[in-house]
Amino acid sequence: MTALAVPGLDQAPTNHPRLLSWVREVAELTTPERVVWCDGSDEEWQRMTEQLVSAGTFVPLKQKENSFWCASDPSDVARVEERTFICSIDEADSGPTNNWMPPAEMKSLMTELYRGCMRGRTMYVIPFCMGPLTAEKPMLGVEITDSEYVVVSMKIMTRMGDKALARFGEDADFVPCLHSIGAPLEPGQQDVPWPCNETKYISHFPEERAIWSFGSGYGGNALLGKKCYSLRIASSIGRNEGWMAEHMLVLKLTSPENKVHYVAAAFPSACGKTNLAMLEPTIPGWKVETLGDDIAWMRFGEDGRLYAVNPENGFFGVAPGTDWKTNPNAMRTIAKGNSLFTNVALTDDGDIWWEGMGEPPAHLTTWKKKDWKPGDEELTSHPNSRYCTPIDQCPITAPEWEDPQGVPISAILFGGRRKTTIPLVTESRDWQHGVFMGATLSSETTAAAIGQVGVVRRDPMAMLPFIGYHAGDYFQHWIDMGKRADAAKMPKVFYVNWFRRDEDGGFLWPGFGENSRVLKWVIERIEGTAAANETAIGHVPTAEALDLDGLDVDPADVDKALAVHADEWRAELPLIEEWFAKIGDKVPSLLHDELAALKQRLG
Ligand SMILES: O=C(O)CSc1cccnc1C(=O)O
Ligand SMILES: [Mn+2]
Repeated sequence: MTALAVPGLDQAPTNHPRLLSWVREVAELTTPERVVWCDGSDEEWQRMTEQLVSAGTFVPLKQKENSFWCASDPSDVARVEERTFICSIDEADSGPTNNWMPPAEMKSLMTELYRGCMRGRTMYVIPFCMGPLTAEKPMLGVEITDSEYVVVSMKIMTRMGDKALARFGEDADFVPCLHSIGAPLEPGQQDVPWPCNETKYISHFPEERAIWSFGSGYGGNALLGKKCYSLRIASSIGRNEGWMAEHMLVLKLTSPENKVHYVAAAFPSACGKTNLAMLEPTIPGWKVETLGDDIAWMRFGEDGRLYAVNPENGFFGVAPGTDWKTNPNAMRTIAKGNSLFTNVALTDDGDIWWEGMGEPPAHLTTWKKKDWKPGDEELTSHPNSRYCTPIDQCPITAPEWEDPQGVPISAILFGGRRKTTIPLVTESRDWQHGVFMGATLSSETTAAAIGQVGVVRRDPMAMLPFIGYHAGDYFQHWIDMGKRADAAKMPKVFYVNWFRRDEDGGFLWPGFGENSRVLKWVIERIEGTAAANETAIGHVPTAEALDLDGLDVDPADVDKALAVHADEWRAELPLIEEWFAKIGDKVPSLLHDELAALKQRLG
């Protein structure tokens, strides 16, 4: 093979032989103009953001320091689940909830897509670490990409550059993440602000722990440390090594008596994880601090409890609906600058705006770069538009958020967006019943993924798009984790639903900061001081057991929010049976037992 004299290729700041040979191999395949090894410096950020401004991709914000507005191509706005593949060697290991192709076939197909795809562009090499750099066994990755947007986003979302490379030495294992927007530039060709390719593949090879992504420049399709690495590949590693990679927020809850508990919560995309992670309690004396809003890695500590670490370094939150009322801490975080805003609206005075931010200004530039004035039909911002901002800017980030040991989890909440049936909060009867709750979690779909919105679908542990292997094996892994510990040390499991509505379609529960009342009941259940009704579906608080002091809500609505209607649950049974049938024979028999027991309890 001819030696490739691509500028930068031989300026590698590492002697890691496997890394060097992989980078050379990719450069020879994709034929970039140059190779740049990213160092994660502020100078690099400055250079890259200036380049993105010159390319018309970024608009610097006058009202937020060191922050930028960006609009993607309207065809590239969310995760593309139907183009996302788990290419395990054996199709059975990918399972019925994932797309699969034989790994060799996928690699052959994608190799031809990558051939020459970086012509006229720069190939960036981004060493990164998911989780604290001080971890005894840092979880390392390298993303090769031709997208400057990815480079600057990875600086916020991961620990990247020289500080990550320092943990590589010459033989550390790393997850190779190959990404291209798939838009080669011919000599003299004018680039576009958001280059991408209508052909998209987001492929995972779990046995070799590798990720290949082509054609999309957006979010979870392109920032490969997030969903691809920290959930799909990590969930497969965790299953093999005895830990868990979950789609969960982690928050720290301190009671008026200064008792601290850590809570993890798994809600499907765009169902309020970030708002809960940054909650401002409405009940006096209670305090919430955040450790993360989207991903939790949980391992057993020496004391037998499950400890959670957030592998991310930033928030990539849904913008619409975020404002000073719904999430003041998110607003305070982005107000500090150093943030990227994708597919939101731009104000005339150089700030951002999106739906839910109160009264709009007299004129806006929409995410589609059109003029907009109040009353116009068109949305100013895409429903999956995102802010990307550093965790350490959040005023309520817990000091221990980077502790490599993690924090001990007292409670796991599963939550969905359901108009009916699911009560405000239900405590599971035990770990196994909690796994059943998680495995049968249902929610109305959102804009975080391409497809119809508002359709109720099963979203087990809120991980449906992110399980890196057979869902039945994933359920078994959850059960097995419970068997490895003393039951008293496992987190208690709860099922919450902030979104139940009355017969007129109005919300029965105010949500937002008032959800602190539910967290209080959760903690009191853990401490054995709160009452509950024993129902067919689990322990549900009596309305008296919830602290409603000072809450301006009709008590009848709270009763409706907590109600367990046997007929609605009997209607769920065939849907759960259908869901288990779709997963197939690998559904653990213990979950079938839980379904049978629920059926019996419902009469
Ligand atoms: O990747 C995207 O562009 C949207 S999806 C996403 C982004 C951040 C956090 N979570 C999600 C998700 O879909 O769960
Ligand atoms: Mn998510």
